[in-house]
Amino acid sequence: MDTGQNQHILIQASDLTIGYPGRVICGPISLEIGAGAGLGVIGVNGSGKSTLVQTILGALPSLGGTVAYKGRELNENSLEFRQNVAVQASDGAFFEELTVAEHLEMTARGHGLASWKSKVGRELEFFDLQDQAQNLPSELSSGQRRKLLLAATLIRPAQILILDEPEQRLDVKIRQRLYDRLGEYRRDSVAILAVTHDPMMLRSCLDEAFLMDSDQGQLMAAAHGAQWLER
Ligand SMILES: Nc1ncnc2c1ncn2[C@@H]1O[C@H](COP(=O)(O)OP(=O)(O)OP(=O)(O)O)[C@@H](O)[C@H]1O
Repeated sequence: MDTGQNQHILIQASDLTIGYPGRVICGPISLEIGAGAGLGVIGVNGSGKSTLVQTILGALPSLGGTVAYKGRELNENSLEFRQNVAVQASDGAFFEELTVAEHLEMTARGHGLASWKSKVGRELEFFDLQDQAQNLPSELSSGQRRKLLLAATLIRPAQILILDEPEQRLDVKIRQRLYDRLGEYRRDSVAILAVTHDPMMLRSCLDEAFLMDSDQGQLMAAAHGAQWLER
């Protein structure tokens, strides 16, 4: 899908070198994410997809280059960044004593959503978690835990969604429902940056893929990225 790429730039990575102390993974990488853009990050295991996203988010220090958010050096602790950039939490990022519904309530209220009760209900319904609403994370299946992480990411307002293999452990039906919803987000000018191994995601709701197969990576149409994943 294509919602137009001449958009207002939200995130701009310039000549970014990513890696860990004493170990360069790749770079220099340059890419932009505009309002309503849908960019998938693809590549083989260990190619640096998560490292790239974590570096863009400021969770890992870059080994070179810069990342700007709305034209200024990205500060992951700034209020504007935290209010507008929704990052899917990593597996295990749960409060073991809070129920499914309480996790969603906490996120919704933390972001000041006025009608948080109905929004919690909507996420429970969307992710088919109504019967687990009063369960603790330890009582969920791995797919249900993944749904809770995604529900907690989507319940809050955002200009950019950052997702790391959202397809993991989801059945095909919920994956397609999720991708349809992400397509709607993009039509509302919300940008999506997603690490994925799922060609269906690229075809359903993204328009470009960044392939991590060389130092600088390669930007390509989502359909080509999907073909690369299916090769
Ligand atoms: N904390 C770390 N310190 C040093 N090297 C690391 C660290 N974390 C990851 N790496 C290395 O960085 C490289 C890229 O890892 P990364 O997790 O970004 O890959 P990925 O493309 O997301 O992989 P996957 O598809 O398996 O999730 C790998 O070779 C990995 O071994």
